[in-house]
Amino acid sequence: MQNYQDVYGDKWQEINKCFACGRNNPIGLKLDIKHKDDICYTTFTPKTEHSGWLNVMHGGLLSTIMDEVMAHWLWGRGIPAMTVEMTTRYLKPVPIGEPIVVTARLQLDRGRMATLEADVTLADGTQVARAVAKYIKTERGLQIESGRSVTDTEAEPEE
Ligand SMILES: CCCCCCCC(=O)SCCNC(=O)CCNC(=O)[C@H](O)C(C)(C)COP(=O)(O)OP(=O)(O)OC[C@H]1O[C@@H](n2cnc3c(N)ncnc32)[C@H](O)[C@@H]1OP(=O)(O)O
Repeated sequence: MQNYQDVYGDKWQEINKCFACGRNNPIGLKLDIKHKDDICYTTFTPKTEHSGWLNVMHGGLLSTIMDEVMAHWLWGRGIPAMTVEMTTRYLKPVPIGEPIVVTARLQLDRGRMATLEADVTLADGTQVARAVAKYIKTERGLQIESGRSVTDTEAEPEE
């Protein structure tokens, strides 16, 4: 199974400035996302700087992590894709300082569109959030050559 690291090699961590998973983003979350069987998952412990309400993790950050883990499900299987739609349900507040597990799995793979689902649980198994998101597969993915992200909607320059 080829993934983005296979494609980009040693340059991957150098160019990966992703807020969620980039090792080289000084203000990023530096998520370590793992693949196991048909799921993809990560763990994260929110600190005070990740707050929304007092002592509660910011919901937008929770969505960011779910989006990232779902996207990695595809990228890790050699399918470059971008998020086009996401619906999140916040079921219970996530307390600051409590570790969470974020898990993603494939719901539907049809043509250019893949639908994934994610859920977030506390250490005791309580589900605190879930999301469903749609991803469009990009033909070229992200280009390393230009040092910036481009999608396959941008036309190739004329010869
Ligand atoms: C290494 C891991 C990286 C992780 C990254 C984390 C995830 C991210 O943050 S990605 C960044 C956020 N997302 C973006 O920036 C995406 C912005 N959007 C885009 O660039 C474009 O919409 C793009 C490239 C995805 C698709 O554009 P384009 O190729 O023109 O497709 P488009 O014609 O709009 O849509 C293709 C088809 O999908 C359909 N479609 C598009 N969106 C939806 C939707 N939300 N629901 C249903 N259908 C949709 C369209 O109707 C169209 O259908 P048809 O072909 O039948 O007409």
